[in-house]
Amino acid sequence: MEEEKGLLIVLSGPSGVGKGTVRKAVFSEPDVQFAYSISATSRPMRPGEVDGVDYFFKTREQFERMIERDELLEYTEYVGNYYGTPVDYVQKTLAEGKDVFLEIEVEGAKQVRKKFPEGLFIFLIPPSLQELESRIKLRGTESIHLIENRLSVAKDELKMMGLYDYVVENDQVENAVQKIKAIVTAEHCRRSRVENRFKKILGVE
Ligand SMILES: Nc1nc2c(ncn2[C@@H]2O[C@H](COP(=O)(O)OP(=O)(O)O)[C@@H](O)[C@H]2O)c(=O)[nH]1
Ligand SMILES: Nc1ncnc2c1ncn2[C@@H]1O[C@H](COP(=O)(O)OP(=O)(O)O)[C@@H](O)[C@H]1O
Repeated sequence: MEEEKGLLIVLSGPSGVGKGTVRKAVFSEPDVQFAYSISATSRPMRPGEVDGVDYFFKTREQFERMIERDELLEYTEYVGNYYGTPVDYVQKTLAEGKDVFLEIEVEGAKQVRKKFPEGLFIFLIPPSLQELESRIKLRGTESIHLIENRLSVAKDELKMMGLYDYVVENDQVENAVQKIKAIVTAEHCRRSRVENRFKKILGVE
């Protein structure tokens, strides 16, 4: 019998849309059983962050060694720092039958789509461009010049929406969380129905 495999769930979307915020809210739900894939990054640790919990913090040299050794499912350079998904954890956890959740930017998600076309790709969108701009400003980490740059990058990123299986509007964090949970549940049902149908047709269990 074929081994049961978990679902690879990829949450992505433009910079500042609220990916990190929504992901944290998903994982604070008591009934959520997804395994979170902790990314590696070369960006400096922020106050309050913990190595091995928020990220695996690496030097640029260490990160480049991970790239050379093919230890990453995907990686990208974002605002001057590397970010990537360690492949071992993802493969091992999916093989155990658990769902794995990635929260990554759009370039990385594109790479994952090529390697894992059977993954579940969810794109988070803002209620409007004005709201996206105000969220980027609210974060307060960028200068005016950088904010304009971020916004124009975000507009390009929004065009990638068509590559995803589902689009979720992040109007209220709680709404986005409930929609994501409902999508995953529905996807599990759909996949097991399809699988059972073919097993019946082929006479295999
Ligand atoms: N491609 C890719 N992007 C990642 C990964 N981990 C985090 N990101 C994205 O990197 C961006 C920057 O993250 P971070 O430095 O934590 O800052 P934030 O902008 O405050 O969320 C966010 O868009 C994350 O979704 C990863 O493993 N791969
Ligand atoms: N639904 C929402 N309504 C209002 N503000 C939000 C919402 N989701 C996220 N934010 C705020 O928008 C800013 C960007 O969110 P963040 O999670 O850092 O985005 P991303 O990870 O996509 O770059 C943060 O200040 C966050 O508190």
